[in-house]
Amino acid sequence: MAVYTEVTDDDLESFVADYNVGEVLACKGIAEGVENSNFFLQTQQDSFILTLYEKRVNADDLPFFLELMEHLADRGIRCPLPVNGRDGQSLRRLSGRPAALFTFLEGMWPRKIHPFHCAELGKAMAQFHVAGLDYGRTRANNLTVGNWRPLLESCGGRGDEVKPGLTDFLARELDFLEANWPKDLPRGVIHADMFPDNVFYRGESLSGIIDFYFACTDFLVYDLAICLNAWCFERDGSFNMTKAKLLLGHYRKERALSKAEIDALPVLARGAAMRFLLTRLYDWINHPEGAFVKPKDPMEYLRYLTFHQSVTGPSAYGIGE
Ligand SMILES: Nc1ncnc2c1ncn2[C@@H]1O[C@H](COP(=O)(O)OP(=O)(O)OP(=O)(O)O)[C@@H](O)[C@H]1O
Ligand SMILES: N[C@@H](CCO)C(=O)O
Repeated sequence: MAVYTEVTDDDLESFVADYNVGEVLACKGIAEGVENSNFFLQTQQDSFILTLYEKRVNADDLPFFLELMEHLADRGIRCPLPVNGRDGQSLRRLSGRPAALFTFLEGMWPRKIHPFHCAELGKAMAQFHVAGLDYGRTRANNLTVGNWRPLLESCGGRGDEVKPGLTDFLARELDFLEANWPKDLPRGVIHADMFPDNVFYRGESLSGIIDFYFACTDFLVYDLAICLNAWCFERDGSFNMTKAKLLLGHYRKERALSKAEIDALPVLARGAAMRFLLTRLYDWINHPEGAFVKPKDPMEYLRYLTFHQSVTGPSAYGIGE
């Protein structure tokens, strides 16, 4: 469960006293998520999410993430808003960690993906990209092509414990990705982790996007490549072209894709599969014995990567004919 840091009643009380939110009525740890500690907080005034930032989030990046949420919300994107304390600040410390309070977003993330989810996602992602174009801050993507080889090396060849030959296979794939990664595509703020568990729906309508802690400045179309991986494969490993078509088609209604962006999709999809395979592999290998959080399966992304390697052009994703 994703509560790495315990919060004592006294600490919580003095933290909440810095806000105009009334008295705490309930505070419960949230089991979902793997990166940060999250609590559902009910006060006299409203429901909130309390987040304590853990290992992978660099505290220097927090202003980028928090101001991004404010920027997007100002432009009509439904996402949590950081709540300011009485001092006008949203970022403070709790139980030795950087911490912030957020508005509660209603909705549920989809456990089973239907085509309408992908259509809504495409539209919302394009709106997100357009809304982010005039965001004043930038943040380099620290999980892109140049970071993958060091990440693989930090696994010290232990990928072969997960699957014999995996380390060599990934090293060869990195040769391809490093040689073929695009250099000049439209850039902007991307979410970079828009997985189903970060997108909420009410009925068939998307009700909001959460978890901006991998957001960064990169190729906009790379965000779509991440979603081709995270939303368009079925449990049996087959690629669902209908879902991909809806995702990309509804995106294009809000933001046009250039030919160069469309042509780059196959290599970007391979890269996106590599990115999640490697972070999952690292977490799998470094998973502490008896930890509450169950590591995610790196092999799922090996199957996706193998599919993308077999792709000869963007038409495999239902686009570019
Ligand atoms: N603003 C919000 N409104 C409602 N629920 C929220 C909100 N923020 C987080 N949650 C809940 O907390 C859970 C974990 O949040 P989040 O995905 O941000 O955590 P994380 O540890 O950063 O996870 P991840 O593993 O996806 O990176 C979500 O699945 C959701 O149930
Ligand atoms: N969405 C990521 C985990 C959180 O970054 C994954 O499924 O590997």
